[in-house]
Parts: sequence; structure tokens; C-alpha cells
Amino acid sequence: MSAMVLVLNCGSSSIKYQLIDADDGSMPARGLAERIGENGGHIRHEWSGEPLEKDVEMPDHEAGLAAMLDLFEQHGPRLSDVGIRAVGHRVVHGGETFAEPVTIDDDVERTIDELSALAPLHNPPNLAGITVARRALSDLPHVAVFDTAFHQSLPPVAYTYALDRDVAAEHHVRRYGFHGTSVSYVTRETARLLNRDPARTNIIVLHLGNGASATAIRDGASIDTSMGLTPLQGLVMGSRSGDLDPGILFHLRRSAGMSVDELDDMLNRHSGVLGLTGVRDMREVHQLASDGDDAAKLARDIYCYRIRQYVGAYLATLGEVHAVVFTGGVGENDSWVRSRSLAGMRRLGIEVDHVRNASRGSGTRFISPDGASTVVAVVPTNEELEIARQTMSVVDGR
Ligand SMILES: Nc1ncnc2c1ncn2[C@@H]1O[C@H](COP(=O)(O)OP(=O)(O)O)[C@@H](O)[C@H]1O
Ligand SMILES: CC(=O)OP(=O)(O)O
Ligand SMILES: [Mg+2]
Repeated sequence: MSAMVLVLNCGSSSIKYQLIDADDGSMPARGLAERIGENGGHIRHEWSGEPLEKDVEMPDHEAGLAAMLDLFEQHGPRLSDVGIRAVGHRVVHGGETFAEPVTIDDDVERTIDELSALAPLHNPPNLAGITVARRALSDLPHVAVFDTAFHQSLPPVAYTYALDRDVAAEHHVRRYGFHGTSVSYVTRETARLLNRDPARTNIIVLHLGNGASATAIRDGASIDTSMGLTPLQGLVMGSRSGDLDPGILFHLRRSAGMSVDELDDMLNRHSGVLGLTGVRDMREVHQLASDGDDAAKLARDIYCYRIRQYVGAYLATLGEVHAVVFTGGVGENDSWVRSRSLAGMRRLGIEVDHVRNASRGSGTRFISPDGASTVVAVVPTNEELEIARQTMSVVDGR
């Protein structure tokens, strides 16, 4: 029987979708609907041959999903023809409730809704996608796969903030961690690359995309990670600040009169690389830097400095590290960031070979010298395949 899954990743103004075979990773179709709820809606639908580009106004996620299903019906592949088995949904926050993927029913939807307070940017659009997809594709099982699930193995010493414990307990304040679906995939791929049993492998995974995180893996399980209660903590990101002194918030509240919503918006949407430079894409930052822009040079140095500090922290946490792995759009493509982040760590067993690092491969590859005590590698992530696999594991009970 086929293992074909429709994977949906619904963001606040976009729907990313892939039709993907959980068994062999083949991907007959994929696409991206953008500018949902704004003017100038657009869908790019890729199936055999030239990608199809279409302008279509999508006032909400329901309209976005309807437009997507229309493209499948009109241009193919028709979902009824490909033997699709299930729909897999990316859900960012699963709180403490979900340590595993689950089949979605009304109760699960309600719980995801309740968790929106902990991930106001991510869970509401995830949920909107689920609600409309369950209605439109009502004869298929729908499975939620959570970014937080893989990090449920964190020990209390890593997930507990040093706050009033009663307040923290009442409001579920703890570190949850995100990007777990990606990190889980990359962990398994890395163990395979090293020819090691994942359950005996220690890895530092650097997922550097729009959001960015570092995770310490001991014996195949996540034991610490840089994102926290929300995906705002940790590394410097495209538009998020990452770590800062919480006192800054009180200072800006009192001195600049900024409201909580304004602070939230600034830290999540106008900080990080964007706040420092005016552009969010690392390629544009490099362009500015090579044109002599000092703010861009400083921003990329800060970006790499934060990564290196987390690598140092997780070396200390893990004691022994078999691999440091880069993934995500920046991690997979940006040799400058990789080399700058790990420069001067030879005495800690970490070294980047500059020829290997600079070579323009696109697949999984070592970038450390032969015989290095800690391997440095680039391992492209595939969150959609991981979501498809986890979805099928729920559907088939396998
Ligand atoms: N060739 C490249 N060099 C440097 N950075 C890149 C390159 N390609 C993509 N990126 C970065 O990757 C980011 C997107 O990462 P990705 O993991 O695809 O994002 P998402 O979190 O949306 O899945 C872009 O914003 C850009 O900064
Ligand atoms: C949780 C998170 O940060 O996701 P993304 O990188 O897709 O924004
Ligand atoms: Mg991402």
C-alpha cells in the first residue's frame, strides 16, 4: 500500500505543502501559497515540468487551502489518483501534552488552541490549517507532528527557569524547545553518516534557517536546546533577537513607553539580523558587508559569536561530542558562517577544513579534516519527510 502523505506547514500568511512518499522520500508535488490574508496572493505549484505560478486572492487559510486543492484538481496530480493515505500537519507548540505525533480529533484541536498562548505566532495559523483541511479532506486521517515533541527528553535541570516555582507551574513556564522534527531527522542521518548507533551518538545540531537553534544530543536524545518557552530564545535569527537581558524589556516599557505587544513585535519581527542591518536574508547581509557596510559586518559577527558560545556550552554539557552538524537554509549553504562560527576551536577537537567547507556540494558532507576527533558535517534537513514518516507511523501503527 502507498505511504503517500500530504504535508502541510501553515504559517501566519503562507501554506507550504508537499505530497511526499514516507517510504522512499519521493515528492511528486509541492508548493507554496503566499500572502494569505493580504493583497497580492500568489501560489507556486510544482509538479512534473515547469512550476505553475498563479495570482489568487486568499482572504484566509480556508481560501488558501481551497486554492491549493483546486490546483491539485486542475493541474495534477489529482489527490484521488495518487493513493494519498493521510495529511500530516506541522504544529509548532505541543506543550507538555504531546511527546509524540497524534491523530487529530476535536480534543486535540482544542488542546492545540489552548497552547496558542505559548506560541502566538505559530499555533494559530497551524490550527487554522488543521481546521480547514479536516473539513476539506474529511475522509483522510489527519496527524499533528509537533516541533516540541523531540525535546520532551530534556531533563529538569535544562528545562527549568530559575523563577518563582509556583508562578512557573501555574503558567506552564519552562523550556520546551523547537525545530525538534528537523533535529530528529538530522540526528538519525548524522548517526548513519558516522556509521554509529544513534543511541550511542552525541551531536550538537545547529539548525540555522529563518528561526535558528542549537541542540545538544546525548545518546540520540535531546538534552538541551537553545529555544525556550517560545521560539524567541537562543541564537540570533532572521528577525528574532534570541537571548537578551530580560531587564531590557522593563527598561523599554518604562523609558520608551512601549506596550507589551510592541515589545513582542519588535523582538520577534524587527530584531535579529533584520534589526541590526535592515535585511533579513544572510545572502543580503554578505552582499552589504562586501560593499563595506559596517552594520552588516558586525551583524554577521554577532550571529556567529552566539553560535560559537552555544557550541562551547554544549561541549561542556555533553563532555564528548562525535559531531557538530549544520542544517537549515543558512547552515546548509553558508560556508562563511560555518567557518567563522567554529574558528579557533582546534584544541577543543573541532576544526573546519576550508577546501571541503567551500566546495559547493548540496548533500550530506563532512567539512572537518580526516581523522578529526569531532566530525563537522553539513546534513540537509527534510522536515517534510520526517513529518510524513511520523504521520505514517501513527496511521499504520508502525
Ligand atoms: N545560499 C545561501 N547563503 C546564505 N544563506 C542562505 C542561502 N540560501 C538560503 N539562505 C538563508 O536561509 C534562510 C531560510 O532558511 P530555511 O531553513 O529555508 O527557512 P525556514 O525556516 O523558512 O524553513 C534565508 O532567509 C536565508 O537567510
Ligand atoms: C519554531 C521556529 O522557529 O520555526 P521556523 O524556523 O520555521 O520559524
Ligand atoms: Mg524552518
